[in-house]
Amino acid sequence: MATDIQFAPVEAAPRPRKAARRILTSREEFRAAKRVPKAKLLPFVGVLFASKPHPPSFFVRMANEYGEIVGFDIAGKPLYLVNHPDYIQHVMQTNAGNYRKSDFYYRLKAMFGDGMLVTENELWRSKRTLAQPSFRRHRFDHYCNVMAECGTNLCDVVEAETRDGQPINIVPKVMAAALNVATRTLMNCDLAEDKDRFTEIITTIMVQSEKRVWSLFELLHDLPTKARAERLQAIADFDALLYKVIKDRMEGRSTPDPAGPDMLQMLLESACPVTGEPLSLSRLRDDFLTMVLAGHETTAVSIAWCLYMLCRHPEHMATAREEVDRVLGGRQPTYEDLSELKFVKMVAQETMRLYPPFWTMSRAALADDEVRGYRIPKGATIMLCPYVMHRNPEYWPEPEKFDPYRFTPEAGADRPKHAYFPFGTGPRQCIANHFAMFEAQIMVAQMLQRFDLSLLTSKEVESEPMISLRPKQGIHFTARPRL
Ligand code: HEM
Repeated sequence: MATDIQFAPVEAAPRPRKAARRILTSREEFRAAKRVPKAKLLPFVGVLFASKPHPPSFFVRMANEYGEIVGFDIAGKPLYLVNHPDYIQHVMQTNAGNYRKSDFYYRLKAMFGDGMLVTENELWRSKRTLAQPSFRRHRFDHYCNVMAECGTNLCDVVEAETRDGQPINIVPKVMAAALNVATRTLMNCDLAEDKDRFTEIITTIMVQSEKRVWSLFELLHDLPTKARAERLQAIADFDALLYKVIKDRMEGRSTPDPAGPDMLQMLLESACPVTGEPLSLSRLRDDFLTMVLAGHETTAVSIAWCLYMLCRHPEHMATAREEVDRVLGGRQPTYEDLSELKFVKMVAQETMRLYPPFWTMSRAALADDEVRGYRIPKGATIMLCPYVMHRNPEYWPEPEKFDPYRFTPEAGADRPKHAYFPFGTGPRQCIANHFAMFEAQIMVAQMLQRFDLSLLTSKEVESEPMISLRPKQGIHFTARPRL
């Protein structure tokens, strides 16, 4: 039974009302703690220049050089990169009340508005409380069927476009499939007609969000440039599409999901726990924009990286395929099959270790704190970086080696839980961690069921740290239908 599924390294979604309280450090404790060692770089902007062209790799080098914590000066403010599971647990879970999302997230508000990802306190709690029922067990039979239907469409597209031996870049195809899963499960609507425009809009928003997040002078992005005009147009177009979906439902031109109320219906029937008023149109817009953006791109890149890693490792491809054939016997996967697709899940976990879609997260300290004997002053930004932690050789021997067997229960038994956190942890952990893992298992299984895949080139695909960790040049392969 799929209910037996244990996502060993990732904890169950937290109950919002158990959000962490702030644990205060005394003045004496703070003074007695050590200062964080500083990286030897130019002050103010040094880290921005030194981290080019690939910030994730730069931060791995820094962690290897300096150890469990290292400080940078970013525009005159302290930024600490941490590389020990205790910090992850402390900042994101045990003492999460002393940390808010860092200013990097607030920069996303220009695009995301007040979505769940970037809000705090009561507003965040009310959003999480209202959204949580959409990710409970009883919805998953239906969600998995939708995922499998979208996966079948994905395979049909791949088959049609590779018919004459033509290669295909799988990334935009999986993006479209994952977008369809998100809009169908959350809002019971199929954006097939607007798909291409939607994908274009999302790319513009993501590219510009990334530039804004990492920019030294954020306000430069609000100068009247061509990029700003494109961004505003993309947001306006996205809003128009979303408002249409919401209004159609409000005015009875579309129907709720017959398999049970979808998130749109649940939110339309809810009152805000803080004000007691029905949710406003702009609040619904922020919530759905966040869900769709946070939800589809991350999952899509994971699926694309999984297929890439399997193509590069024929021995693991053979094991995964044997499992898929044995468990599914040629039929579409369902929720009940997921607990049997164990190796496919281990492949997805190992892929998210090496290519965590949210390659970094960050928090700002609200008050002075002390962790593992180091001072964390009020206002400091802590960088919690799965890309770095997932390559810490203390927990992941031969870190660059792709080895799904790291995720057998025995292999993971002695590993600290917070050495692996692709979905974050604590009260702000991804609300859809199980949803995303199921989608990856289902679509990867379907692609293996239908095709023999071969990469077009043996050259390694580089990762590109956008908001999610995308494959820079795409992932191109040929797909021969299996007999
Ligand atoms: C492989 C796929 C995914 C990965 C790796 C991922 C990762 C994450 C991470 C790391 C966070 C926490 C960010 C932080 O603490 O700063 C997060 C939050 C969130 N994710 Fe996901 N996510 C994925 C898929 C999804 C999907 C499919 C949805 C929606 C359908 C979704 C919706 C959200 C939302 C709404 C939040 C904010 C939660 C909160 O602040 O309470 N994610 N995700």
